[in-house]
Amino acid sequence: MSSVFGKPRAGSGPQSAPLEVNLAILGRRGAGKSALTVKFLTRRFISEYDPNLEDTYSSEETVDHQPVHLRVMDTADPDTPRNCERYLNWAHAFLVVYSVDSRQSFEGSSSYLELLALHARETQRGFPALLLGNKLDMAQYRQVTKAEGAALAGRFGCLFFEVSACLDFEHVQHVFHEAVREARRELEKSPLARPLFISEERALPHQAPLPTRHGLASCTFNTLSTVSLKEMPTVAQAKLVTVKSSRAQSKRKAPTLTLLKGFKIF
Ligand SMILES: Nc1nc2c(ncn2[C@@H]2O[C@H](COP(=O)(O)OP(=O)(O)OP(=O)(O)O)[C@@H](O)[C@H]2O)c(=O)[nH]1
Repeated sequence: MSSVFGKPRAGSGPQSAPLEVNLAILGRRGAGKSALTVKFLTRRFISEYDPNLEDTYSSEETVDHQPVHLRVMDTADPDTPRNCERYLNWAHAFLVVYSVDSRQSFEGSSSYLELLALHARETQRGFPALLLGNKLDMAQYRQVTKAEGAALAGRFGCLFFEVSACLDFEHVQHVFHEAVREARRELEKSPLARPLFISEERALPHQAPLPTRHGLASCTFNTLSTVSLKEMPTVAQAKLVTVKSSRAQSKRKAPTLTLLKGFKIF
């Protein structure tokens, strides 16, 4: 289907050079962003994460026979989007996650989609997004129907999936690969677009404040021409990623959870 905030275009054939794709995972606390990210990267479901940890991971993928160097930013906004430029000006595509058993997280996902739509208007660029209703395994406690999820996705013209971080890996992988396809379509339209890393946040006269409803007032946008930009930091290789879990610590003695996987982190 379409990219969300830009018009779609048919993908090209396989290429030998890896495609670089940055993907940001957005959503309210507890929606399952970390669980989905870790499931995709390790095929494992790990139940407890530090809600304040924000990490960017890197994985070599093959999507439609094309090698893809995929970076995934598992964001950790506090209660509402904050300092959004760190992902808005970095990502080629977004996964917006809510939990099907939480109406509050669904409303939060709507806020993120509005944020992306506003940013797309500000920058005149397409920002593919996919809406994910997570925790499908908890469907008996649903607060959000599938139809509501589909309707919200339809309002923003984005793809919609219901998933579960603790069920089958293939479905989660399919969703991440769909995000790569959406990003690839957008990159083909603007081949010169490069990922940028925003080094600082500063007040600028033309900044457009977000609507105050949905609690987005703290987020402001800078256009690419007016902020301090740096190249992405060098990616470091890592064989072991340790996820400290304060919630886990409170529940059990093990102080850390360890993800064994040969992927890279910044
Ligand atoms: N049953 C079920 N639980 C899930 C699923 N995904 C995540 N969880 C649980 O939901 C809780 C929150 O998951 P996280 O992955 O930490 O959510 P998050 O969106 O990263 O939240 P923050 O880290 O607070 O930003 C954890 O206890 C997870 O184990 C799922 O698909 N099914």
